[in-house]
Amino acid sequence: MAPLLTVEHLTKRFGGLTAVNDVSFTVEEGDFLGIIGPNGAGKTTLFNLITGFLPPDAGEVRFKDQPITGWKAYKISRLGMTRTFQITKPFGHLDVKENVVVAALQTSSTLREARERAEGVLRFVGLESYRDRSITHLPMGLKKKLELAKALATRPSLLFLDEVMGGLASDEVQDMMEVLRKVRESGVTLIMIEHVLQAITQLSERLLVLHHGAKLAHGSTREVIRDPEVVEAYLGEVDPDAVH
Ligand SMILES: Nc1ncnc2c1ncn2[C@@H]1O[C@H](COP(=O)(O)OP(=O)(O)OP(=O)(O)O)[C@@H](O)[C@H]1O
Repeated sequence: MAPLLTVEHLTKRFGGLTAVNDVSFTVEEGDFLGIIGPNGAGKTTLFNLITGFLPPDAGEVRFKDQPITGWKAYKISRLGMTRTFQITKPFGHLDVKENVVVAALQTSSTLREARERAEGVLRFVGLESYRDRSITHLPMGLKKKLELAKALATRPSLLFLDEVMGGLASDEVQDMMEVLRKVRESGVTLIMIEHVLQAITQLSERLLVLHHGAKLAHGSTREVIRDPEVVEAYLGEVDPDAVH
């Protein structure tokens, strides 16, 4: 069977800077892939290229055995690939539940279906008691959960997470990790950019390391975090026992 996602020779230049340089990898259904690398390594740009938020200069993306290179994000989302954003972008004038309903509407045929789905997702991520709250003063941990809830409301089969742990306190990181384990158990394939190494090494079985836009390493988490080039470029000291 073909992989769920195939990325081949993906490249993006911004003027003289090659932000993503000839990156290829595949993801099988059920995988949990972590993407790590120093600031500016090209991780978010790679997400943008795959999920339709930026067109690549070269390379191809196939999802569910269909070429989707250059497709718009909304069309890709309807096919079952969704992403979260590093900087959360909720609608400030809508409450928590309404934000999730709007996201669910992208892939629902009726408002009723979108509302029901939103209720289910809010329960799933543990936001049901905040459903009627204004999002303006939500703490960061809940904003990140809302971002996740919005993505889940589109019913993705492949979900891209861009630093969902960023800015969270350690108890919030634990909480988010539990939710992500549940997402995974529900059958969603996950690709996650994260600087919180303890979280990403515990959750992901495989890691892709980007450095200066290019693939520095790709393999099992255990192997990659021991790779001397990866340690040199990014990791420094990581406790090898604290991994998946
Ligand atoms: N729209 C843009 N125009 C010009 N340069 C850009 C643009 N987007 C990203 N870049 C540059 O491309 C490079 C890769 O950026 P990107 O945000 O993908 O890195 P990253 O690995 O996600 O970084 P971080 O870990 O800090 O989020 C950086 O040098 C960045 O300044």
